[in-house]
Amino acid sequence: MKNRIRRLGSNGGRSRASDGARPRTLRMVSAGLILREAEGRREVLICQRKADQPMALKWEFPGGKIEPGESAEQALRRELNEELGITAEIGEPVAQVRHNYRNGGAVDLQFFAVRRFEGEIDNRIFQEVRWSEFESLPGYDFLAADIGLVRDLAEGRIALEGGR
Ligand SMILES: Nc1nc2c([nH]c(=O)n2[C@H]2C[C@H](O)[C@@H](COP(=O)(O)OP(=O)(O)OP(=O)(O)O)O2)c(=O)[nH]1
Repeated sequence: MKNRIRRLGSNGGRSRASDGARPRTLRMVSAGLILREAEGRREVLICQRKADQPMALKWEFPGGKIEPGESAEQALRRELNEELGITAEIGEPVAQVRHNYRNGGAVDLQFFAVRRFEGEIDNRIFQEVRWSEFESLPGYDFLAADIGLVRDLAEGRIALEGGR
């Protein structure tokens, strides 16, 4: 299946604060859309941040910051192992989003499909992890940068085949 990398709206990485004197640090992040097909329904794994983290209790896709010398795919493999205890095969890029958070932090997010992994999902750092059907995603309180992608997935604007 062909999938173009989509640059999604979000706030395009623009904000008034970026015109000011304080330089923003741009965090390069990769995140996984871990897919499974259950009884003919396509589901994706979503994760809730802990109460003591910044942006507490918001939902997100598992992943994290790309360290120097890592590719986005390598970073995601490492993060999925650290956060969920799985060894994942990173699939195609699905979307890229630039977003400026109000607290001054800017993120550049690359999302990849993940259809195969070894090991059982083990929640190591999140409040909760859950499989969600695409249509149900907008009912979760997602991080602001993810909202455009969540809507596109729910409305079928991004075609993604399920996983194992
Ligand atoms: N993993 C992940 N991060 C996301 C998503 N959407 C989104 O805005 N982010 C942001 C939240 C964080 O600022 C950053 C990911 O950083 P991280 O996972 O390494 O660390 P963190 O949440 O503790 O953030 P930080 O305080 O260390 O900056 O990307 C998403 O769907 N998944």
